[in-house]
Amino acid sequence: MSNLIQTGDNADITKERRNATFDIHDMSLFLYGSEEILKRRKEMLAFVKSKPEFNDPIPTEFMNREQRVDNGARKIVAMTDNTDEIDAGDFFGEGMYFQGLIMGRDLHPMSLHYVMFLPTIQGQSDDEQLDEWLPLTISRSFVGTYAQTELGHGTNLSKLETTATYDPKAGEFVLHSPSITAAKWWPGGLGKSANVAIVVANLYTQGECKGPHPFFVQLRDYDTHEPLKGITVGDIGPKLGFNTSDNGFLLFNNFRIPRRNMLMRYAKVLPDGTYIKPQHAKLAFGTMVFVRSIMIKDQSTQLAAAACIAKRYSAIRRQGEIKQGAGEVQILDYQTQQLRIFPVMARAFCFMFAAYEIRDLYMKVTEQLGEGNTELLPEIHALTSGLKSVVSYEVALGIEQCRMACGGHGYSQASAFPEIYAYAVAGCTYEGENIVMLLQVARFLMKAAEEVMNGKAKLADICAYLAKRGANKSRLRTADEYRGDVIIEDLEHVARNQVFRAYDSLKRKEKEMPSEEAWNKTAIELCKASRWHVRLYLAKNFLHKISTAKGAIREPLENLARLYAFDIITSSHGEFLRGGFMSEAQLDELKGGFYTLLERLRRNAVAIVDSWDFDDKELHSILGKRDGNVYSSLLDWAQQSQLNRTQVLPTFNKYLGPMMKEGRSKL
Ligand SMILES: CCCCCCCC/C=C\CCCCCCCCC/C=C/C(=O)SCCNC(=O)CCNC(=O)[C@H](O)C(C)(C)COP(=O)(O)OP(=O)(O)OC[C@H]1O[C@@H](n2cnc3c(N)ncnc32)[C@H](O)[C@@H]1OP(=O)(O)O
Ligand SMILES: Cc1cc2nc3c(=O)[nH]c(=O)nc-3n(C[C@H](O)[C@H](O)[C@H](O)COP(=O)(O)OP(=O)(O)OC[C@H]3O[C@@H](n4cnc5c(N)ncnc54)[C@H](O)[C@@H]3O)c2cc1C
Repeated sequence: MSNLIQTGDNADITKERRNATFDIHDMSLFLYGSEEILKRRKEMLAFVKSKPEFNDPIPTEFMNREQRVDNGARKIVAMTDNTDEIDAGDFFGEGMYFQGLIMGRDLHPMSLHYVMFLPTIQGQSDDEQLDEWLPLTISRSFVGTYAQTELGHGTNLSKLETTATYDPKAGEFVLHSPSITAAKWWPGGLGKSANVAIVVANLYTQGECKGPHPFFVQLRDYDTHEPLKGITVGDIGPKLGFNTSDNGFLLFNNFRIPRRNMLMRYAKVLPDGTYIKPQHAKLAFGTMVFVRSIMIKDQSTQLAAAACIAKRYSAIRRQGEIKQGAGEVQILDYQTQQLRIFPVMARAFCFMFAAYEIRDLYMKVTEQLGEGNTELLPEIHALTSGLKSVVSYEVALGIEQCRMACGGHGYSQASAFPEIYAYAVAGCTYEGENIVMLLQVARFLMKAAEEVMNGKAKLADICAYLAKRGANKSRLRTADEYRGDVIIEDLEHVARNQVFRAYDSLKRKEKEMPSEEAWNKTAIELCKASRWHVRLYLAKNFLHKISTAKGAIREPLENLARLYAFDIITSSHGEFLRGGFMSEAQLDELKGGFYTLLERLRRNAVAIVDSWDFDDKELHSILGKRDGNVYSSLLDWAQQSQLNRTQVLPTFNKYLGPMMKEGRSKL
């Protein structure tokens, strides 16, 4: 704990750190997994701080878009000049941390090169293609992106309009955008930075459409960077966030590429046009599964950052009195403030622990795919789709809650909340719109429910609860005893009920109308089932993980995990009251337990967020500064505003001055 306390720190934040009941190093160790990882974080941070080229000339929030794009391009080249400093193969760990330290929370001109282009080359090319393209990708001989979404279609991939028609005479594919709505729209870095792309287009060969497939396409001349003939490309304009990235549009006019530019690890087109289908129809969607899986860690980090800022600020902010005349209190002492922030922190821990599980599952699936085994593909697709949806949504709400909890200063860009929110909320949309992805989970759940109904019940582990009988009354007696398995049983009960309610409703409707229509008319219940399924997974994983903690960190971790569960139950209590599963008295007991957990977590509030090991450089927030000296820093920060460069702005002479003069002259 003491390592975070320094002379000159705000007295209130120092008191918080002195009062903590555990050593933050132990908590960081539990959170990140090993001493080696913590050591590497320190080394990477020291390296980044030692390099002036990673600094921003002025805070990025004071830059206009051109300056940001320029600054982003400069820094990403500097960053990738130094990848020897990290284990670049450890994308999930070192890669993400290193990038966050240097690039901050805006995407940059090469984001898609690393996040999707490289993984697609690695995952979808055959050996010969890999030998050709991988070294060029890693050596940054070109800048790539992933161009799938179109103006008219993003979600429904089968209706993508871009065509790749095989011409066996020339041994080439002809890429074409038959309409305006066929324009690729959104791909990061496509507008101005990328000169190559993985283009996802509907493949036509021997007169038949074979569905969306990935192609390697050169877009610009390697020397002049001018678009090639047959290519129209540009930037799509400013967005809510991601403004360092030139997300772009792209149209093809009968643009030809060699046959071997189709990525052929799974599906293939032979020289005569014969199509060889992949072992599993959705193998070509593998990169999306990869990104959905790494998003969970990224999103939980953003949520933890928001909670860290809100808690540190709430520790130094004094406003109002609890006891009259006793002096203004730290706003962190208000129960309502704790309600706003503590559950957010609990969620960040929960999501991070899930992120580790997903990383491990993803690695297992990749290994299996290497051996030609696609057995786990439906499971990982459902799990990553569900987690991506629930986590990104909860993260966006949580960040906004933290912002509001910081009053007026939360609205300033000095807080970093606008930046964190704009960055994180995009995750609700990209890599599959959240509702659509919840419906994918529902497909998986409905199949599982069907198996249970048919008595086959050879279910994936994550669905095993669907086949359990379960009690029809909660075992909850006192809030203090409400832990581990008892909580899980109750969440299982609600999730199972919702899955079967949706299933029954679907089956009833299927008797009255075509199944697609029945599906649409049950979609709200289906999404609800998916959410409960994911919440259950998250809670189970969280409770299991904290049960392995030892020593002084165990108690605050248990408090966090139970707060997470109590929060879910109390905020959707109707589901638990249904059919008398819980009584009103039980719910009141839980509510009381929830308030007690807030009180218990109060003492360690700051230490818990300190354990996330955010450096000020990474947090990039005046409100969240480690030393708690917020007010003087806010004044310093504001002085960097462009508007403060001169005492009198041109607006005075042009508009306001003459107006006031005229006003005075009329008196
Ligand atoms: C050295 C340097 C280091 C650098 C380090 C960098 C560090 C990086 C740091 C941080 C990274 C954090 C992340 C931030 C990145 C931000 C980047 C954002 C970029 C965004 C990119 C994009 O958005 S790309 C475009 C994404 N688009 C989508 O996701 C489209 C969504 N649509 C779909 O996925 C599908 O079309 C949909 C699933 C909706 C439906 O598919 P469809 O073909 O129509 O199939 P359907 O009939 O519904 O189902 C048939 C059957 O198939 C199953 N299925 C569907 N998809 C999959 C799949 N992927 N895998 C397995 N199975 C699948 C489906 O469930 C059905 O199954 P059954 O029910 O029939 O059994
Ligand atoms: C910041 C950002 C970066 C991006 N980067 C890239 C990139 O690099 N490359 C790339 O190719 N794409 C990229 N995208 C595009 C992104 O993948 C799509 O926007 C996303 O997949 C959603 O698709 P859509 O825009 O077509 O939404 P739509 O599908 O049109 O969604 C609109 C609404 O319709 C609903 N809806 C649609 N279909 C159904 C259904 N079947 N059932 C029920 N409801 C439905 C949705 O739930 C939503 O409410 C990016 C997007 C953003 C915001």
